[in-house]
Amino acid sequence: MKIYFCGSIRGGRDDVLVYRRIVKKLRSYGTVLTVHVSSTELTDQGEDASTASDRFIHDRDVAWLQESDVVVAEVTQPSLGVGYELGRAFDMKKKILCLFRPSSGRTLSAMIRGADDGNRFLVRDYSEDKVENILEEFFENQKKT
Ligand SMILES: O=c1[nH]c(=O)n([C@H]2C[C@H](O)[C@@H](COP(=O)(O)O)O2)cc1CO
Repeated sequence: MKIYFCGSIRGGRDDVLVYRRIVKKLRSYGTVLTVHVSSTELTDQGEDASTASDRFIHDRDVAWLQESDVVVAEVTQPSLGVGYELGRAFDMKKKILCLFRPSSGRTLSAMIRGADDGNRFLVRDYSEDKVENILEEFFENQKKT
């Protein structure tokens, strides 16, 4: 299974340790195409502009989205890129799981929470200590569909 993980980069890297935890678990289900999103070396400047132009990043990521079977997004830290990826993935009819931590004190965008259709696009509130359980439940259900 190919998994596309979305997390904030230029939107801010405050949650990178949560991304690491999620990606570690995701790797037990398949190939994570976007492991770099969870790298503690990656700053809010994004990937090195000298090796990867914005167009390169965009086109590569859209191709990876196309290739993916499942999209998992940590959406607590607002990110334009993650919002864009989710919109594109929705149009591509991908299976999508969005993960939000209410303990952040933020309120998730209506354009994400309101997109939950109980089927292809799911939004789950979680606390960090339960994130593996939420992922287990999601991937168990994938086997049934
Ligand atoms: O350097 C990058 N590499 C990259 O893969 N992305 C993709 C993957 C992330 O899920 C998403 C983050 O978007 P943003 O940078 O707007 O927070 O965009 C985004 C950037 C920088 O915008």
